[in-house]
Amino acid sequence: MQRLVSRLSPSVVRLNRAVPSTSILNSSSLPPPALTTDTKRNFTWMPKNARPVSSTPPLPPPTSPPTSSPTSESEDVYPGAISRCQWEGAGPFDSYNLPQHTYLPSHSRKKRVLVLCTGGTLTMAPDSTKDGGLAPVEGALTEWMSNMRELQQDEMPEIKVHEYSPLLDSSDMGPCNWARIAVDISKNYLYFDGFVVLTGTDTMAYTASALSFMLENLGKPVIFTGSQIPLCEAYNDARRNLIMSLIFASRDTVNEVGVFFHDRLLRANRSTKINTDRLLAFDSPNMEPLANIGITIDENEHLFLPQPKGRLRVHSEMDTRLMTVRLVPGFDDSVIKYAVENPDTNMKALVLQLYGAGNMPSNKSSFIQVLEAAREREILVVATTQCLTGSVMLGHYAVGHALKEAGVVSAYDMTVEATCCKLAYLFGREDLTPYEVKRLMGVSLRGEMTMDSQSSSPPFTEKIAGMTFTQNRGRKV
Ligand SMILES: NC(=O)C[C@H](N)C(=O)O
Repeated sequence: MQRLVSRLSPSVVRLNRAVPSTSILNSSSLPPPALTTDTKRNFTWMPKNARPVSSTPPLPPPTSPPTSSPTSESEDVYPGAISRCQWEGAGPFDSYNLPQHTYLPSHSRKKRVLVLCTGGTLTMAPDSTKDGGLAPVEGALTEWMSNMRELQQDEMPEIKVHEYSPLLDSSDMGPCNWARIAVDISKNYLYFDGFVVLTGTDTMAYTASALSFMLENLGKPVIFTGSQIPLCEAYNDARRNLIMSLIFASRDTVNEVGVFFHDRLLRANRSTKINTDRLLAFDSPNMEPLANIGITIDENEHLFLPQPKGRLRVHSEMDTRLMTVRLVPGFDDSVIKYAVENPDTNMKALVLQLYGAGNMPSNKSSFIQVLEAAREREILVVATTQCLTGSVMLGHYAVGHALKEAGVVSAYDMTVEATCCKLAYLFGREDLTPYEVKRLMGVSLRGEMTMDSQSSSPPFTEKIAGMTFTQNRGRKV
């Protein structure tokens, strides 16, 4: 464990007001969605260790392939997405507005962090037209941040803020917004040392998990945060969540997508929202936090993902034709049968939230028949658990054995959020066959599952007085 003591001392921070210039497009006035070959391409960028470090001016952003990202609203379609993205992209923030010293060697320059703001409580204030309910206030974040003296400390990074328009409650976000964020990070990848994504807490674990899969070979920190109380309130959790996220987004050692909340940095695809009203709103039930914050910052460096060897690749497509079902004892499951057997649903995957270690009632042969029908239709059935902590162990109990027989795949100790986003990402990749998707569900791609949790029966050593002694060989993540 490494102790990092962060001193905060005064200086000046450049804040560029970046409220999007274009107005909100009304999706009903747009032409119907059409798949363009452009949106099917992935983008590659140099990894961090290959970025320019001399005073040589940075190369202008290449015109291809990154510009194969959607350039106008009419092209802004992501297959499998629930709705069309109304957002304008963020940049790229190219050389014309970069200060001269930006590409000096890293020891002689301030870190640069791009803040991508999607909305959420952090940006909200009571809206009198909605009975005082909280709603995002466009442009306010940029204003509030420019008045925060804490951000002007010497050791804080230079910050550029981009607010998407419209700002959203995170319940209104989905795969098209995730794709926009991923593409914007890739477009600005060379110009910033790290990224902070501000988003609402309700679906943050999904967005952050999705981004962890979309950004392959990520070599810089992408830190998600938000708050339970708006930044505009006198007492709030927004201020410190924002400050700490900016600090972690400036760390050279973080090469992954994280969620910073309250006093912990969590791996994004391990995080889940656990509380509606407490400030400790997120947890990472199956993995230690990447860092804990008290009066010092304690980093669990052994858990950090290593610097990637390849170039950043952005996979912005998500195939969302999947369904999650949480079992409830004795409930009618004919609706699942209908969804699986009806060819119109075109379902790709069925995520089951089972009891305990991956169990279902043994007296429900009709349900097993549904799973067999799913297999015939090449629908991948994935087993997760309703428990917050621990791993699925298919076949550990006799009642779960039938699932294994029916070709159900274990999600091991992945969160439901990570399981769904991983499936959508893998099915969104055109280079993978259904067999490869199935195989990769059992492989840790971005540290989303604990490798030791993959043995379907625990590593028993011996039993004494009815107690099982388990050999703990350390957990790989
Ligand atoms: N705390 C929050 O941010 C909740 C809000 N409803 C959102 O997810 O946008």
